Amino acid sequence: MRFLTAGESHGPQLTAIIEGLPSQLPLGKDDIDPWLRKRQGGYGRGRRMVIETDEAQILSGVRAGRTTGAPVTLVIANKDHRNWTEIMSPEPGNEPRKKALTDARPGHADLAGGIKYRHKDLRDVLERASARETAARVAVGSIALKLLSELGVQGANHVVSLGGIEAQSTFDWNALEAIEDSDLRTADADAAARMRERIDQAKKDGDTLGGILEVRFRGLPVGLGSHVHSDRKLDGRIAGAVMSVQAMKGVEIGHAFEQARTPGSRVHDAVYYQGGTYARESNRAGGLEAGMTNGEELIVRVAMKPIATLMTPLPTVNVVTHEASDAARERSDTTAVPAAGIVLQTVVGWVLADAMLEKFGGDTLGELQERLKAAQQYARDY
Ligand SMILES: Cc1cc2nc3c(=O)[nH]c(=O)nc-3n(C[C@H](O)[C@H](O)[C@H](O)COP(=O)(O)O)c2cc1C
Ligand SMILES: C=C(O[C@@H]1CC(C(=O)O)=C[C@@H](OP(=O)(O)O)[C@H]1O)C(=O)O
Repeated sequence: MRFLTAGESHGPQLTAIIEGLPSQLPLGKDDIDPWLRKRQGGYGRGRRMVIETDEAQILSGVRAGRTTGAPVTLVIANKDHRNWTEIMSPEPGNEPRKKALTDARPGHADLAGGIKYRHKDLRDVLERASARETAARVAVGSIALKLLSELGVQGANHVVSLGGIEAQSTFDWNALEAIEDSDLRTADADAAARMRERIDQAKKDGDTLGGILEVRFRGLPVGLGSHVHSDRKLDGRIAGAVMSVQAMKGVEIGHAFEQARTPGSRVHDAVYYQGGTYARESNRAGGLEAGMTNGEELIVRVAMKPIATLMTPLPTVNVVTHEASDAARERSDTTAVPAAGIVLQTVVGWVLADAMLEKFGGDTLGELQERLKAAQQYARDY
């Protein structure tokens, strides 16, 4: 499967085209829109999220509630565009532009992108760098999650820490409802209260916060990905997808950074033969060995940096005058860590759905399901 997204943060819409989905997958707006809504949420988001009510329009590849096998086109409107029509117009004659941004924000795409693409109005960079684009990726990934659910795979995400405040680190699938209900995506209500205070304080100070997120998937078969070549290794593909999300700066499978300080005898998961099949008492590998799923739960942990746009700005340089200035203050989130969990779950879901199709093939959902079932039986009997 492959996909492309297009669209600027304040342009008329975001567009995504997905190619390679099997036919006969039950699919409708109801499978996509709840993910878009969840991505908009979370404590610490800015005013833009009050303006938008993201929903997907399905413009191709689906008829009567099922995929046909043809490319699927998705469109998400930017409601805020109505306030930006002149500034975002593709027509010439709009210079000097209103809302030109020339005080490059440290930590954002502004300076490197301005030099690379030779723009002095850094808006020409930030419009596409903006995490508004993640709405399109979430819409795409939500279809991957739908496919995975038809294959018996379930995903989850939660906030492990935010602004240095740790939530209870042991994840429990039974706590999913509490996580979904929480505006901080944690079942730890006490930590959530302290996180809220920390966010309120950061907002008052004109500061921003990052955090650590965890994504999990259970029900995966053995053998997605491969050990045989670098670009087929699933750990690398997951890390690539996750690191391509705006503001993600670190990734680990399981608790890799902690394990790097621990002897192997206390890290690797001993194998047993129990009840006619293979079993492990621990899953410290986080579900991946040698670039392949090993049948255990997949655990991916990701570090998100604090938001780059500060209301108490850092020193920078004006790219037109070259004079010292304060970094531009754009309307912005104080933190987007809870929202990012949704983005991360959907982008990892995409990689997993793609790997499923690669291993089991099939033009239709039914063929995919049959082949998966046969492989699972083989793994049990092996
Ligand atoms: C859901 C989400 C919301 C974000 N909101 C903002 C924001 O309001 N302001 C901002 O400066 N950065 C925000 N970011 C991060 C920037 O888009 C990102 O830092 C920037 O594009 C530079 O890319 P890099 O951090 O990956 O290097 C957000 C990221 C995510 C995932
Ligand atoms: C629009 C979204 O996030 C935006 C991501 C973002 C950035 O710099 O990444 C900056 C802000 O944009 P604006 O200035 O329009 O408020 C966020 O609101 C979104 O998540 O849908």
